[in-house]
Amino acid sequence: MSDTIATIVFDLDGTLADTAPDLIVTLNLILAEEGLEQLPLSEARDLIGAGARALLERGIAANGRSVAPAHLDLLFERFLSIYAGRIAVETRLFPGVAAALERFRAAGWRLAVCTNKFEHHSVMLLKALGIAGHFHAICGRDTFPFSKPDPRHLTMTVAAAGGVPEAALMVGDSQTDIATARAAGIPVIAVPFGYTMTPVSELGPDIIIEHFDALWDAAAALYRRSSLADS
Ligand SMILES: O=C(O)COP(=O)(O)O
Ligand SMILES: [Mg+2]
Repeated sequence: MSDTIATIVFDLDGTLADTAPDLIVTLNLILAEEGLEQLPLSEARDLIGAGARALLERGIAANGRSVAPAHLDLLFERFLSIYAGRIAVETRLFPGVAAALERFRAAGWRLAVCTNKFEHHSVMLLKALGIAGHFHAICGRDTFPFSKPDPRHLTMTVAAAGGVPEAALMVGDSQTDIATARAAGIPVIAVPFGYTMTPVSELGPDIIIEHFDALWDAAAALYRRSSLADS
């Protein structure tokens, strides 16, 4: 394993970038059009993590309402087109992300994104944030026939980046990411500043980092641990 190329896979929303402001403005525009109450950002941010359709459903449920599947389809199309037009208006990288990605790249790691956003939105956003070029693979919910928490979304992302699961790590912010990594047998580092209804400290990741400056040491420690277990 020591001569295998190491791969590090990142979740996007709530992990690499604080996307909540643009996602929740979009959600609130739709809720307003439907005559529903808008949700404050602080309350709505933790509804993110299972894709835009789930976000819409959860936003409507927070109003004590449900929506017929056919109407949800329409609202979802509308959500996607509004969001595409404001994908990086207020969205910012979390502190230290760009420097951390550069460090892993320079050290020869393969980098990938595994997100429940659509692939074209993910590429559009990562380009707007100036970091798309770092990744060997950017895999969204529609890249494969499977999406998180199905572990194949993660293992196929690792393969698309040219890596192998035995020499891979995942970095994420939610229960979905941690469950996906566990099911794939891939060690997982969690960030506590993303979007999750349950604090990541209660979800059993291998390591929690408070800032991206701590990612290098956390990844090196986990990678060494799994290499030793393998050898
Ligand atoms: O858009 C979402 O709801 C989830 O996206 P993520 O998988 O990058 O957190
Ligand atoms: Mg996330």
